[in-house]
Amino acid sequence: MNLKINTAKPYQILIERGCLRRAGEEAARVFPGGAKTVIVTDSNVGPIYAHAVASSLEAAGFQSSVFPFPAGEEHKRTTNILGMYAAFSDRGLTRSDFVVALGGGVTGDMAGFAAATYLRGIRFLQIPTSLLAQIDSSVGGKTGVDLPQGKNLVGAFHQPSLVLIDPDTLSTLPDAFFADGLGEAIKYGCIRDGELFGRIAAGGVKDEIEPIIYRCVDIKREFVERDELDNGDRMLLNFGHTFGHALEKLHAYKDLTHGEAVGIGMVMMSRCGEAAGLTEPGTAEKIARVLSEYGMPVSDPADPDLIREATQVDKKSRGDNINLVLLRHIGESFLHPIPRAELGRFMEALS
Ligand SMILES: NC(=O)c1ccc[n+]([C@@H]2O[C@H](COP(=O)([O-])OP(=O)(O)OC[C@H]3O[C@@H](n4cnc5c(N)ncnc54)[C@H](O)[C@@H]3O)[C@@H](O)[C@H]2O)c1
Ligand SMILES: O=C(O)C(=O)C[C@@H](O)[C@H](O)[C@H](O)COP(=O)(O)O
Ligand SMILES: [Zn+2]
Repeated sequence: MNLKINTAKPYQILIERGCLRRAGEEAARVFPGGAKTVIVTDSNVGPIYAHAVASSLEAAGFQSSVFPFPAGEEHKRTTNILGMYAAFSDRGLTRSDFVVALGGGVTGDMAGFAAATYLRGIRFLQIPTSLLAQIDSSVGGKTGVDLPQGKNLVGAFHQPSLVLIDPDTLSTLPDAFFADGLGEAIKYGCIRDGELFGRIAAGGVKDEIEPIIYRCVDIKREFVERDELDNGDRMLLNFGHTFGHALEKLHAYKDLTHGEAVGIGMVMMSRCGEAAGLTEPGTAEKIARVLSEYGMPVSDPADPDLIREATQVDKKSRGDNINLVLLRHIGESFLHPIPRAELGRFMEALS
């Protein structure tokens, strides 16, 4: 399956079993001229897949080398970006060369950010290997790192030149991270497609994951094409993230993964929406039920006041207002701007 995304610089997204092993051939179409590349990957994914990707790139005439970093959200930080810059420089990357992001969303966000800023911007290829990265983070060009002050606070919009989604890589993904990725897939159902939500709620998605990957990517394509720089409709992709990102920060980016945090955030936001009479009653419960079916948490003991304080840095804020993402019902979402000063009252349903 092939999708084209019409951003300012359009690119292809290929969803095909085995395409990771053809990375060289695919890259040759997009980066003609035998460029050099550095494959950025983490300490879990590198040992499984870097050799196959490097061999394929070499066979297609690219000079490649691997830059590994320690796996985990707690390593999505500026120090690792400095390591990437050093590797790019040591290996002589120029503006006609490119970076490969091989791994989950942490790898894609960091390698993408390093590519966006090295030499003021070089091209990059996304090869996402986690479910979350295949359905969400590898597409759309949001790149960046976390700060102690908040999630993804430093970053850049930098679209990849090509995305190669190989569902075969999910065979080595730990089950907990498969469920974690489903957290974002459930989000797509919530904001845009009630049928997709129902399909995931019905269970057994592991054996029919390709159409789910395709549908999520296609929904993301639609929002990103309409609002590449996240000033309007694209903010709907952030459903569950206002409280989710706050929780990740409060957990110091450990113990609670992104998909889990977003899941809890969707339940919390829907509970607030229901209390305000804006969201159909029973919506939060429906979301919680699906998350529980896949073994995902649906609440967090953090103090609501601390959660509210941690939302100060939410990127959907504009001046004194914050844009909340709410559901009317499963399958339909809308932006609800409120003064920041009223967020505490809006969150009363959580106390
Ligand atoms: N840029 C975006 O639009 C966007 C969208 C959603 C999420 N994100 C970001 O993505 C990150 C979460 O992504 P993630 O859940 O992929 O985290 P991750 O990159 O940490 O990957 C999860 C775990 O799975 C391992 N892994 C990945 N693929 C594997 C495979 N095929 N086999 C074995 N192990 C594998 C990784 O090593 C890691 O331990 C967060 O930082 C989040 O902020 C970004
Ligand atoms: O692509 C988007 O836009 C999203 O909001 C997708 C989210 O799933 C993703 O977690 C994104 O990185 C969050 O962006 P942020 O701007 O809130 O940091
Ligand atoms: Zn997300």
